[in-house]
Amino acid sequence: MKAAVIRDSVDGYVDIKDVTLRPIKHGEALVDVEYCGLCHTDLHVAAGDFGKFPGRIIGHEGVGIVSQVADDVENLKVGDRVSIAWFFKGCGHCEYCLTGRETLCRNVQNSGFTVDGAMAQQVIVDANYAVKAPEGLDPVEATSLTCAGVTMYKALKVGETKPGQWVEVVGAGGLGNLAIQYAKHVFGAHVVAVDGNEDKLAAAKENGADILINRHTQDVAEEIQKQVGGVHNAQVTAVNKDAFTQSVNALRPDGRLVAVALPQGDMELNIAKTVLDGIQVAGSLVGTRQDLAETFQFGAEGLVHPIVKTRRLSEINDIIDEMKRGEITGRMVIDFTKEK
Ligand SMILES: NC(=O)c1ccc[n+]([C@@H]2O[C@H](COP(=O)([O-])OP(=O)(O)OC[C@H]3O[C@@H](n4cnc5c(N)ncnc54)[C@H](O)[C@@H]3O)[C@@H](O)[C@H]2O)c1
Ligand SMILES: [Zn+2]
Ligand SMILES: [Zn+2]
Repeated sequence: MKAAVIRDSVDGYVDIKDVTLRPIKHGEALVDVEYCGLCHTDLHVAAGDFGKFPGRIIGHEGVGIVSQVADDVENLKVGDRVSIAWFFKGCGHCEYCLTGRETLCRNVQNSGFTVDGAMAQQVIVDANYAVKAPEGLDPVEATSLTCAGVTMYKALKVGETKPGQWVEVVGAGGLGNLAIQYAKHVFGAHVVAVDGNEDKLAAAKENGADILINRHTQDVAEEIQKQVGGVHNAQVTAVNKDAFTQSVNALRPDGRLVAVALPQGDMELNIAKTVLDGIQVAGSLVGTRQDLAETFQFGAEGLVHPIVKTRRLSEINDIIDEMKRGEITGRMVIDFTKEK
């Protein structure tokens, strides 16, 4: 089968290679991938930002059809449509796995990072951890919900978003466009969208953002304080460490900064503002299987529609460059139904 694997030089790009998967073991299933989106995390992984894994198949926004199940698997059958998410599996018995925080498991496995992912014609999944895509959910749209969607749905929960509140979405890319839609259409919040690209801001408006701010022409925090008196929470999806520091200043008292993007380096935090305004800062990492099932259901009900465009596997390094240059509005999704 054809797969996108991290280069031996771990230089931020992938090679398209012919790969043979091992046979499935107990508890596993084989999935014929239909579509897989390219997330900015794949770029971090291919560049070795979190450790070097040459030869690993990338991809964690995968959707496909189960083609084989091990004898002991009862919850999946051939023909089921499932997703392949960043959270591949946890240990199942630690404090985090047992208390609804399974993505923090210290023995977690991650698709397209510590185990082979879904940017390939086929992928092996652990049947207990593969989340089914509901009827009525478009499989191309389901790819984006599998990482970008669930990450932002969960991050909005971490931000304790309530109806009528103001949410700042910093970075209106793959994650940001879904953050706006979940904030507005699921949580009932008002949204300020911030980006430096006018096309992305136009898409943000279509997705439901109430206020648009171009970071290149406006002082973001000052504008937000002036227009709405600060936001209740800021969802930082911009791959830029300065965006974290600046977002603290856009919060109102008792506001929450939710750190989602993964730029290298440290953020600065104004200590006096943090103390005097009772600011909280929290990191948020993807979502649990239950979070993903909820994320999918809102998609199936038509409340959210990710911006997706299908491309060929042979274009993947071009897409990586386009994403690095910040040119992609929404998500580029590799169509594996065309690779057969
Ligand atoms: N925490 C998690 O669980 C999780 C999950 C998925 C992705 N991520 C991370 O989130 C980040 C974003 O991923 P993505 O796929 O949405 O990337 P993306 O490239 O699609 O979007 C990033 C957006 O940020 C904008 N931007 C850049 N600098 C900015 C700034 N200073 N202010 C405002 N906007 C700015 C860009 O124009 C772009 O629209 C990546 O670092 C990725 O690894 C984290
Ligand atoms: Zn991702
Ligand atoms: Zn665990």
